[in-house]
Amino acid sequence: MMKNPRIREKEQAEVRQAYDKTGDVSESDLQELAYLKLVIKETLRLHPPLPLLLPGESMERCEINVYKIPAKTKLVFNAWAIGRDSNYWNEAERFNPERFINSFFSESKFISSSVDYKGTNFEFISFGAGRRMCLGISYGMAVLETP
Ligand code: HEM
Repeated sequence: MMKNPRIREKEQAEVRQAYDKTGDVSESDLQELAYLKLVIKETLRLHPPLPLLLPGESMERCEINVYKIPAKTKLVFNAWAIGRDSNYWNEAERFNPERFINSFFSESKFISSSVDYKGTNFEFISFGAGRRMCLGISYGMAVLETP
């Protein structure tokens, strides 16, 4: 955010607009912070707190593209590199929260993009994917969203 004054100021304005009315920070006003959700998503894409997730082990022999992976192989998933893969992300290295704006909604409405971190978009796996993905995703997001 320090490197992106435009984004910082936009976010500050949103937070002030939501909370200046009462002066209190309350959970119920969180839904008004639509831009904050985009900023958090973009931060998780470029800077996943667990960049290599947790190591896994293949249960049985499998093939992924040209790779033949024997059973019981230790596997490391590079979520950091996947989140910056230019095959899946336009201007992958640029911090650009607006990339997640769903084109069906205007920016002032509640925003939700079809690309999310919930484990079904494999280009965005900051919380992992599959049956061992993060259990604390809802709690973690609530903590991040609370200013
Ligand atoms: C922004 C916050 C968080 C991030 C980015 C995050 C990320 C992750 C990642 C990447 C994994 C490994 C998933 C995989 O290897 O596929 C994981 C696992 C896990 N996380 Fe989180 N986590 C966060 C917050 C939390 C919180 C707040 C809790 C608990 C309250 C939590 C509990 C767990 C547990 C129990 C697992 C292991 C799940 C399993 O192995 O079955 N996480 N998390």
